[in-house]
Formats: sequence, structure tokens, C-alpha cells
Amino acid sequence: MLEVAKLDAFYGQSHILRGIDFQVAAGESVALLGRNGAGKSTFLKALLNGGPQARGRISFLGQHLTREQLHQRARLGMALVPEDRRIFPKLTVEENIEIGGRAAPTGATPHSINDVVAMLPMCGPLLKRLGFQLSGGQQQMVAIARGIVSRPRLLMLDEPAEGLAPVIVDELADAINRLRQTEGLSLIVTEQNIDFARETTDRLYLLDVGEVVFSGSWPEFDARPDLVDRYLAL
Ligand SMILES: Nc1ncnc2c1ncn2[C@@H]1O[C@H](COP(=O)(O)OP(=O)(O)OP(=O)(O)O)[C@@H](O)[C@H]1O
Repeated sequence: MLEVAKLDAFYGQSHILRGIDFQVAAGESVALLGRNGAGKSTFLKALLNGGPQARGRISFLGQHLTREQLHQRARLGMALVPEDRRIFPKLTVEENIEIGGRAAPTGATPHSINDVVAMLPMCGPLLKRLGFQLSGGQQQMVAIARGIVSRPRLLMLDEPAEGLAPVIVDELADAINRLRQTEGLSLIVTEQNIDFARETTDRLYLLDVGEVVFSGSWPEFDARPDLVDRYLAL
């Protein structure tokens, strides 16, 4: 459903991503691992045409993407849950989630709030709360709810486990795996948390200084402990 070939991305004169080849099949969940600054967020933003200048081929659901703006790519069925979550502090959780529905693909009706709560039950008791009243884990759940309300075909989660307590990270992994089953979503999960990525994805790419240095299955990754030492250890 997503095919990326020879993608380069730039911020001004800075050449951030180099020759990225990356695929996601329908219903597949794929991790993109890498240290701080490796280029994970830049990759997701380049897919959405949401910041960096990109060069290369991106094809989504059979359509070759060229100049489509961010909102147009959202309407094709791409959704990003950004690393900083961007919950509106003065809106209620319900309003925060509803805003995501505006990005529904052309012809699709967004999920109702009840549907979203059925998929992410931890959002239920929070609906009337204001954005600024949420914990980090609650913010992440609400950001995911806002991402899925539009019925995206590809959900991109940028470091969803970052800064969360281990028990919340487990809950988040369960929620993501339930969504995969019920919605048949394709997913890209960027992470530095290897265990969380392993729990929520089928296979992985490893990025270092803007280049893919490994791609394969989790057993293939586990057979190469040098990769963690070289590319993921702090
Ligand atoms: N808006 C920007 N303008 C210029 N350079 C940027 C911008 N955003 C990111 N960069 C640079 O691009 C490189 C990749 O950053 P990116 O945020 O994609 O990394 P990351 O792997 O997502 O890491 P992190 O977990 O720290 O967000 C870094 O060197 C960063 O300084």
C-alpha cells in the first residue's frame, strides 16, 4: 500500500534523508528504529509533505504522490500522530478527537465518538476533560484516537512510547494491537524503545544518520546484536 523508493529529504541546505527505500503492505505494521536525530520524524513528515523538501518516489494505494499538500495526503488516508502529540489544551478530549474527523478521506464518514471509545476504551472516562488536564499517557491515547477517527488506511505513530511509564507503555501496545485487528490498519511506528516496537510491529527498518542500515524481520534483527550496540545504544 505504501512504496517509497530513493527518498531524499532536505531542510534547507541540510541533506537529512538519503536514498530511503521503504515498503508497507496492506494491514502490515512496520517499525522504523533509530536514535535521536536519525531522521525518523523527517521521514514521516516527508511522506505527508509536511515540512522537509523531498525528492524520490512515494506511491500510496497505487497513486504516485508528487505535489499533494499535507491535507490532501490526509484525505488519501494517511494520518500522523506526532511525537509531541499536539493536544489542544483548552478543548475537551471529545473536541480534540472530533477535530481529527475533518481529515476523513473523501467519501468516508468519520467514526463516531462512541466507535472511537469502543476501540480505545481508556478515552471514555476522559471525554469531558480539558486537554491540559491529561497525563502523558492519556495524551498519547487521545492523540491516537484523533488519528484514527478519520478512518485512515495508514496510521503513523511517531515515538508513541516516549516518556511513558512501563505500565502505560504496555497498555498502549495492547491498544495498538487491538486497533490493528479491528480496523485492519497499516502502521508505521517510529521508536527507540525496541521492546515496544517488537510488540506492535511485524518487521523493522533501522535508520542511522538518514540512511537505512538494516531492514528485516525481528528474528533477523535479534540475530544481529551488533546493530543495537552500533546504532541504538546511547
Ligand atoms: N525543522 C528543521 N529544520 C532543520 N533541521 C531539522 C528540522 N527538523 C529536524 N531537523 C534535523 O534533521 C535531523 C533528523 O531529525 P528528526 O527529528 O527527523 O530525527 P528523529 O530520528 O525523529 O529524532 P528525534 O527522536 O530526536 O525526533 C536532525 O539532525 C535534526 O536536527
